[in-house]
Amino acid sequence: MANNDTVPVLDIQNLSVKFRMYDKGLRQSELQVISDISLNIKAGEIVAVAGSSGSGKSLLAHAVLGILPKNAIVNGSMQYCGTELTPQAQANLRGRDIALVPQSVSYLDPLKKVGPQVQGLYGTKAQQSQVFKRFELSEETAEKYPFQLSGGMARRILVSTAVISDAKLIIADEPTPGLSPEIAETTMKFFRELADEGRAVMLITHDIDLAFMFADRIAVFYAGTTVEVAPVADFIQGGDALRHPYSRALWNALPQNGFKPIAGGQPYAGSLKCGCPYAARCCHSSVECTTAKTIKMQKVRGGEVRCCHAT
Ligand SMILES: Nc1ncnc2c1ncn2[C@@H]1O[C@H](COP(=O)(O)OP(=O)(O)OP(=O)(O)O)[C@@H](O)[C@H]1O
Ligand code: NI
Repeated sequence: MANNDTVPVLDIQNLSVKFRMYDKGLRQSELQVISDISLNIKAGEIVAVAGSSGSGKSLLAHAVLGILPKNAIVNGSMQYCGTELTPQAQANLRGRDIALVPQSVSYLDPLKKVGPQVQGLYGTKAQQSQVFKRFELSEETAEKYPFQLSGGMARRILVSTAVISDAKLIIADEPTPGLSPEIAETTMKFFRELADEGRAVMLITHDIDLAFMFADRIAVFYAGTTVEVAPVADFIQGGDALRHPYSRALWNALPQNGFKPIAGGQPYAGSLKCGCPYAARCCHSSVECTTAKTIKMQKVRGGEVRCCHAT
C-alpha cells in the first residue's frame, strides 16, 4: 500500500453507523446515528470535531478504533495511511498506531497503578516522568490507583498515555474538561507538538476557543453528520467566511460574539426526516431543504459544506 506524505493518516469516506435495536419481543429496527461522513486528517494536522452533545462525535472515534458495541452496523470506508481499517487491522493498530484519549476517565484500569498504565507497552519510565512534570503531576502519582485520583488528575493520566505512545494517529475525545485553563493549554500544546512532529490529531471538543487556538481545520457535526469542514481561520473570522447557517449560529453563540443562543434543539437520531437536519432551525430553509432525499457535502471556497444554499 502507498504510504507517503500525500496519503492522509486517516481517510474516512461515506461512513455510516446504525444500531440494530430490538423493540418489544423480537421486532428489530435500525437506528442510524452517523450518516455520510467523509473526513481526512493529514500528517501534521489537528482537525477539531465540534458539535453539540449527541451529534455523533464519540461514535465516530469509536468507529475508527473499532470499539463500537456489537449491535453496530458500519458502512463506508476508513483507511489508516492507505490501509483499510478492517476489524483485524483495527485490532492490530489500536493502542500502538492509533491512540485514543477516551471521553470518560472510567477507561482507566481500576486494578493497575497509573504509572505502568501510562507507560503502556512501549513507553519508558523516563518518558513518563517527563510528561508528568509538564502536567504538574508528582512522581508519587505513578504509584496511585485510579480511584485515588481527582477527575482532573485522571484526565491528565489519560492524555499522558496517548502522548507517550508512538501512535501516528491520536484521537482525543474531550481531553480538557475538569482541567484548569493552564493545564488545558499544556494539553493542547502537547497535541500541537505531536502534530508538528508529523502525526495526525483528531480533537473532539466542546471548547471552540481551544480549537481556535490549536486546530488547523474544524469539522462541525450536527445530528450525526458533518455540516461544514473548513480551515480554522474561517471560524475565527465568522460571518460570511463560514458556509453553513449552523456554523454561523455557533459562532454567534460564543461569549465573545454576543452569546446569541440558537432557538430549538438538535433532532434525535430516531426522529430524523429526509432533507437537511438543520432545516427546522434555519432561517434560510426552503422547500428544497426539507424535500431533498440527501444533501451532499460540496466544496465551497476552500472548505466543504452540506447546504442547498451555500455559496
Ligand atoms: N449503543 C448505542 N445504541 C443506541 N444509540 C446510541 C448508542 N451509543 C450512542 N448512541 C446515540 O448516538 C448519538 C451520538 O452519540 P455520541 O456519543 O457519539 O455523541 P457525542 O457527539 O459524542 O456527544 P457528547 O458531546 O455528549 O459526548 C446519541 O444520540 C446517542 O444517544
Ligand atoms: Ni462524546
